[in-house]
Amino acid sequence: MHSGQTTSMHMACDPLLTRSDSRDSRYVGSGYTKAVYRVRLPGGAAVALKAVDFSGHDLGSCVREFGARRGCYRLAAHKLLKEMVLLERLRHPNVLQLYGYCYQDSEDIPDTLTTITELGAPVEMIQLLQTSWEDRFRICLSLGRLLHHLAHSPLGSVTLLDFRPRQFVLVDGELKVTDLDDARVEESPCTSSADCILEFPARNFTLLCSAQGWCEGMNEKRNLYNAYRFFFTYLLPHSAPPSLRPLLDSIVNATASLLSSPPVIWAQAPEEKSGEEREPRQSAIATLRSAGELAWGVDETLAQLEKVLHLYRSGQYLQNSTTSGSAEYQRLPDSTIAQDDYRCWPSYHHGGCLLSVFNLAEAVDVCESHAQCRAFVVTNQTTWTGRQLVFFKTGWSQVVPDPNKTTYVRASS
Ligand SMILES: Nc1ncnc2c1ncn2[C@@H]1O[C@H](COP(=O)(O)OP(=O)(O)OP(=O)(O)O)[C@@H](O)[C@H]1O
Repeated sequence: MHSGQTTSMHMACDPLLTRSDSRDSRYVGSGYTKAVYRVRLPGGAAVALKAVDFSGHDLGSCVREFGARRGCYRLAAHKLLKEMVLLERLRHPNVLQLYGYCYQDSEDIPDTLTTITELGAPVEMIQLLQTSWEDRFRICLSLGRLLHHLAHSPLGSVTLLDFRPRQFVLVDGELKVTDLDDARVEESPCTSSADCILEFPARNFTLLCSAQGWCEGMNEKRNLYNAYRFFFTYLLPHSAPPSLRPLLDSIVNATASLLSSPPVIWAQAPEEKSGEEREPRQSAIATLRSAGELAWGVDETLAQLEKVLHLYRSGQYLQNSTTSGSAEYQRLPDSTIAQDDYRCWPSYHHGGCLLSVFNLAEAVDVCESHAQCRAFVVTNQTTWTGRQLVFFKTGWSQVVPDPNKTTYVRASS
């Protein structure tokens, strides 16, 4: 790949890489300023190419106003350049990885910039609402880790002024920030706390003005409240393991407000979502008006999210909740059940009921809690936390050999 690392000066783009009409180039998305293409490299790996969108809003409105195409390009490219520098300086598992950049002449403009990054998938809130709690928790944990990194970055505390789901992408289930052109490092200057008001559509917060004349923790708290209103409130509590609910509720409450009726907010979320970027609906906003304070900072929020991960991963959340023993299951090693599928929610498989469990006892508990369940098949596949994926079945009419699976059939009722 003819690309530069951000430390080098000036590399020409490989035409095979950046030709938008090339067979392997596909438009992925665009915003006001930039357009993103997916390109498959000769070795098979896919990357994202980001450049100023020549038919985009930013360039178009500037050219209409000033008629200076090259100058307007430079203005827009400044955002891409800023983003590239921040991607490089803020390197972290939850910041999209920058692979390089290159320049090429485009239309009548010389040396237009293209950045080359990891490829992600847009954050689709409707889809996320339909996935397992485990996967939704992963996104919230990713976000917690990202905000912790931004609050303690080498550049100082970084805030994302434009914080909406579309500024993030998913890479193998991890949330990563991609749009950094609206990131800001400086805290707001102040003479009194009256200058330190964090304004949101649903509520405002007043922060302290430090002796040095900066609003204390404003960048961090802005990120945190946005994380709460766009992600945590929708993704964290719903269908979580019951024993983790109090801890999850305390995270949601402390990062922003007390939700008096989370299921109502949940029910409203799908309609919300086609515009993830839109503000929550008015009725949800009304509920949020009773908000508490931003009690926790990013450090405490992340510590609590990591605690949830520990309780979940270690199986401690299962304590006192097992009912196994009420039914006997016969073990059939190296076998699977060919049919007898039923649907459940939220399944990892569309046609059947595929769920993750911590251990055999939890698989038995799940089967006992589903009226249709008469058997289950433990696979050798695991989720990101290391839990095993298990197919739950209505019966065992056709048991077939499979060296990677173990079947359990209900022997008593
Ligand atoms: N690496 C990537 N992989 C996949 N999709 C991406 C990637 N980077 C960005 N996108 C998609 O492309 C869209 C536009 O990118 P980006 O947000 O950087 O442009 P923008 O012009 O700054 O947008 P905005 O107007 O929201 O500020 C994003 O909403 C995102 O869905």
